[in-house]
Amino acid sequence: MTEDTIAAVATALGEGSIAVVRVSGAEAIERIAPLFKSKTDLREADSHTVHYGLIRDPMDGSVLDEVLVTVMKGPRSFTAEDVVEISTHGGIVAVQAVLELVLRSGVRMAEPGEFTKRAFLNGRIDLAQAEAVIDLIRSKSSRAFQVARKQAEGALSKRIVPLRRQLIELLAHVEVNIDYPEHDVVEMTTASITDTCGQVKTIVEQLLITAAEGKILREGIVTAIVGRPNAGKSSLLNALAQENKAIVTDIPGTTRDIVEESVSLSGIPLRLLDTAGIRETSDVVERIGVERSRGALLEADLILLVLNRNEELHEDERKLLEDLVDRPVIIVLNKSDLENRLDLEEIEARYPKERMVSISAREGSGIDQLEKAVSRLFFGGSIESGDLTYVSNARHIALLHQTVQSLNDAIEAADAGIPIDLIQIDLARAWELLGEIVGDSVGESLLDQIFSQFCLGK
Ligand SMILES: Nc1nc2c(c(=O)[nH]1)N(C=O)[C@@H](CNc1ccc(C(=O)N[C@@H](CCC(=O)O)C(=O)O)cc1)CN2
Ligand SMILES: Nc1nc2c(ncn2[C@@H]2O[C@H](COP(=O)(O)OP(=O)(O)OP(=O)(O)O)[C@@H](O)[C@H]2O)c(=O)[nH]1
Ligand SMILES: [Mg+2]
Repeated sequence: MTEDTIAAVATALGEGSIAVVRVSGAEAIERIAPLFKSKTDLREADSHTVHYGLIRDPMDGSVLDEVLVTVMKGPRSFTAEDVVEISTHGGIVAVQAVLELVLRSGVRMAEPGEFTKRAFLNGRIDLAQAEAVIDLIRSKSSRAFQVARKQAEGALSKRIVPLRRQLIELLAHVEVNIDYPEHDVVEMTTASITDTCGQVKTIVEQLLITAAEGKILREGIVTAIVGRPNAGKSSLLNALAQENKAIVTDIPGTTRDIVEESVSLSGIPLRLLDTAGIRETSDVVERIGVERSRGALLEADLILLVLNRNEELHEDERKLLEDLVDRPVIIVLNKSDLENRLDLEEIEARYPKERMVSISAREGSGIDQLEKAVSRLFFGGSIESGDLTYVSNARHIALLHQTVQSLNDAIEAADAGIPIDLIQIDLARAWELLGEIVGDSVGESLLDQIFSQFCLGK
């Protein structure tokens, strides 16, 4: 147990109806009790009870606020330590005054993420669960929230722990064989190395398959809207965002800088980038805009290539269709409310029909078809179904890739007849790498780095 007692404002700073000062640590109750004037003495309160009263400065007797105080006793609390929460009036004045008084009573200001870090250090949750708490707060769609909730409950850890157990059992076996080498037993051990490593690898690889979707759910699909000037890119952004975010005019070259907007398309979060229309231009500003469009194209997970159905295919568009053929592109045939002058044959020769969608950005028609095309491309069309265990954290993904590498090294070494005491190193490494996901064998500096990403008071 960490010995000192910490405090921070747990709610968002700003105008609100209630704000909360959270205090955690062995001295939480005894430090707050003298500040709280109430019918019950906090020192005698039962765990998980709420008490009405006043926060009063014991130095001069002045009343800071009328509050509700909650007591939760460790180890059955969020941090697994004694926790006292003071609910003050909203806004920043009352809560800051109460926090200052608490800090003057021998309680230390918490660092960002320190409450969750204590929950981890005190063994209530593991590191993957603690990291999921950040994801919960940051999630941008209900689906991302559900995935983070599942991980906060320990879904990923449940997959990792049995794999580590398998590896440690194998390691124990290898250890015995190193100490008591008998030829046929060593041979059997080599066979079980390939066997177990193969099994563990299969599961790790299955987890890695979920990584692409997991990343999307967490961060959103980076979606570049590209096309010729006046094709209707900004109109499409506005239609998807359901607000007039980007400027739309009939002047080609209206959009110059990239306009960004996050939207949720049937549960899939998209980070839309509206870009300058791509064309040859002598205008200096527009040219920089076109460069940025090309940059956005490179980093995009999804490209919406907007074509004007009302015009024949332009040379610049033909070039784009050619360049983008191996990328995740959806061809958006816009202005379907106008006369159709675009010959689709040339496009259909390169792109399958399910990658083409007719819309009218101005009238808002065809957007549902576009949604379907996106979910087909990214989730095989079934984002709502399936299990919610995704590996979405970059740190976890990197560790799983390294684990596969170590397992491959072990398998190759075993196949090549390399002595088992050397293979043991790869096995131990795989075991350690998986351990880093759940927070076994992680250093102080990594923990600091992870928890410093949290908000203050979490
Ligand atoms: N006021 C308040 N609301 C909050 C939080 C909080 O810390 N304070 N939370 C902060 O994120 C979330 C809830 N998370 C929590 C997680 C565990 C425990 C807890 O006391 N766990 C005990 C079980 C207690 C029991 O079973 O009665 C335990 O695990 O031992 C409390 C809150 C969301 N809402
Ligand atoms: N009839 C019709 N007009 C549209 C449609 N979508 C866009 N427009 C019109 O086309 C013109 C250009 O639209 P924008 O959305 O500004 O086009 P853009 O691709 O962003 O153009 P740049 O920013 O110049 O590259 C505007 O006058 C829009 O009102 C549509 O579906 N139907
Ligand atoms: Mg535009």
